[in-house]
Amino acid sequence: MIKISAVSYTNTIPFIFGLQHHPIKKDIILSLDVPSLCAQKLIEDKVDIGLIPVAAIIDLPEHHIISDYCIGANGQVNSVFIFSNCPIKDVKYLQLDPQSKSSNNLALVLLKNYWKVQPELVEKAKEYGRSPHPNTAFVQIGDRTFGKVDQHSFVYDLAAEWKNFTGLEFVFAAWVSNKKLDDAFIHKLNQALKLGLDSRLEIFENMDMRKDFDLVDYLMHKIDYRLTDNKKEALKLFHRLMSELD
Ligand SMILES: C=C(O[C@@H]1C=C(C(=O)O)C=C[C@H]1O)C(=O)O
Repeated sequence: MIKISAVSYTNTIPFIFGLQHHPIKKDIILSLDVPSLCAQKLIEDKVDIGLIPVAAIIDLPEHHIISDYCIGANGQVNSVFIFSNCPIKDVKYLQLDPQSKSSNNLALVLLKNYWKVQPELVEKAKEYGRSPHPNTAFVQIGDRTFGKVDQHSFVYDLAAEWKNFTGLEFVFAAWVSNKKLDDAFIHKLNQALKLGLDSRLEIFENMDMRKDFDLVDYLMHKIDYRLTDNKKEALKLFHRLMSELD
C-alpha cells in the first residue's frame, strides 16, 4: 500500500474525489492533514506521497514532483491573505499562519522584495488573528479565510500580489514523493487526479454552498490546478528568493 497525505481544505476536494472514485483507491491509504503536517509526515517518511507546501520541498533529502496537477493560482486565489489593521507599508508585527509553509514564506518574500518592509515576525501568536494592535497583520490560508475579506481594514491576496511583482502564476502545493515510485502507479495517480478535476460539476451538486463565498468560482477559476511551465518557473524563483531571506 502507498501512503498519501493530502491537504484537508476545500480546494483539495476534487483530488480526494478522484482518488476515491478510481481503482487506485485499493492501492492507497489516504490521510487528510493541514499543509504543514502533510510536509512533516513526508519529511519523517510516515507517508510516501504528500500534497505538500512547495516551501517544504527544500527540507526533503530526496524529492520527486510526480504530477502536473497542483494547488496553484494565476493571479487572485481568494484563500491566501494578509489581513491587516493598517496599510502594508506600516505593518510592524506579522503573525504567521501555523498551518502554512508556502504562504508564510510568500508573505516574507513579498514584504522584503516587493513592499520593502521588514516587520517583526510572530510565530504561534497567542491572539492569532485578533490582535487589537494597530500595526499588526496576519497571514491566513484555506477555508478559515472564506467570507472574511469584508471583516478587515486592509486585505492583500498573496497570489495576486505575487503576480503584480513577478508577472507569474504561483504554485502553493505540489504532489511530491520522497522516494522513486513505479511509473505505472504514477500514471494511475494522475488519472485519478484528472478524474476528480473532471468531476467538479458533479461534486458541486452535493456540496454545501455558502452565502458569503463563491465556492464554484473558487474551485473552477481561482484555484488553478495545472502545474504549467509558468508555475514551474515561478517555483524556481520562489525557492531562490526564499533562500535569500535572512
Ligand atoms: C491556496 C491555498 O494553498 C495552500 C497553501 C499552503 C501553504 O501556505 O503552505 C499549502 C497548501 C495549499 O493548500 C489554500 O489552501 O488556501
